[in-house]
Amino acid sequence: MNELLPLKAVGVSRFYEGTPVVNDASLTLEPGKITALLGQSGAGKSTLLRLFAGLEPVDAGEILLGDKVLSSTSTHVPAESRSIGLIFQDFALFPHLNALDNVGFGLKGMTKEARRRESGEWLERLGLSHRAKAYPHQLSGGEQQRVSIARALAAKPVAILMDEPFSGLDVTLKSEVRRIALAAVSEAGIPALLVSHDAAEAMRDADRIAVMRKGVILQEDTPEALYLNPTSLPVARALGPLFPVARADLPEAWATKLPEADSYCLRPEAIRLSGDESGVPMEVVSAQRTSALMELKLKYNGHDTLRGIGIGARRPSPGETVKVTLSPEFVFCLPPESA
Ligand SMILES: Nc1ncnc2c1ncn2[C@@H]1O[C@H](COP(=O)(O)OP(=O)(O)OP(=O)(O)O)[C@@H](O)[C@H]1O
Repeated sequence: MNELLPLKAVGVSRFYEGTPVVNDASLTLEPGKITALLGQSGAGKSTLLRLFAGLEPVDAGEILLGDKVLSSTSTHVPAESRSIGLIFQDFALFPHLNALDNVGFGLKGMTKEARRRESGEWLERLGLSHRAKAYPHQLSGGEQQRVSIARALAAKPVAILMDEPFSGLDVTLKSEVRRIALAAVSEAGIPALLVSHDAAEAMRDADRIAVMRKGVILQEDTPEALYLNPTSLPVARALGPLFPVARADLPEAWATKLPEADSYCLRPEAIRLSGDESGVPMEVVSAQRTSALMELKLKYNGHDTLRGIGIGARRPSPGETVKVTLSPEFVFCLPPESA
């Protein structure tokens, strides 16, 4: 068993044609934790993953496993010598090998029988014992991805890096495949990176989230801490919807509960339909049901800038007056976004 060590990026940069695609990024992937790298398309997520993997050299900074330098401007341990498992969206299984032999492919120095037994155990862990004899083209996308995760983990990697591993899967299968696959990754106790552009998935799947934008890691923390305490507007936006409101457009009773500022950003759940007669009366502009929740557009003092949510069987009608309450913990006072 390999010693469990953190995989670290320390001040790494990567330039393409003089432009930094990863810019002075530092991120520690702790053993036993799944760290999601969250950001929009082009943020530099895959490039940072490739720097961790050694698929590309760094132009500045270092990649370390524990204290061992894997990449620097003067050192480059090749990808194939890093013992890092890589999982991409496209499964990349060997088409001529069945599921069992795909998993066994990376198991060296074992008898054939031991290799089969070990591969079989990994397939079982991923809930795929019954598909051991199937070839990749006979497996569903979710099954193929579980085989590729079993294959990566069976090789006892020092870390595993996953680039949007579930994004190609059917939505109905996705949550079950994710649950099984990520449980196996967590159980392996190694550092794990999960590249994602989907905040809800990152919050559900990861122990920690690093938000990346324009090559820079803006903030890294637990999903809960990032959602409730973002330090910048892009981070707050990356984690969930927000809408801006001027202090002047808020009821005085609410404004006095908030820190002094000209304007705020609110999560929709900051304003909620009250279950009783308490709260501030506001006019409903629109109420849209989205499964369990209703998304409300509200008018106060002639301005219809407010958004809110409601839970309940009855959907209020446009023009109706409802009572709403404010939860200040979902109101942020953040510096304006820099370009
Ligand atoms: N080999 C390359 N040569 C030049 N530019 C590149 C190269 N690879 C990536 N880029 C550019 O670097 C930027 C970051 O790309 P990267 O794939 O890391 O982003 P990403 O956050 O993973 O995006 P996505 O979610 O779309 O995969 C993009 O603008 C991309 O066009």
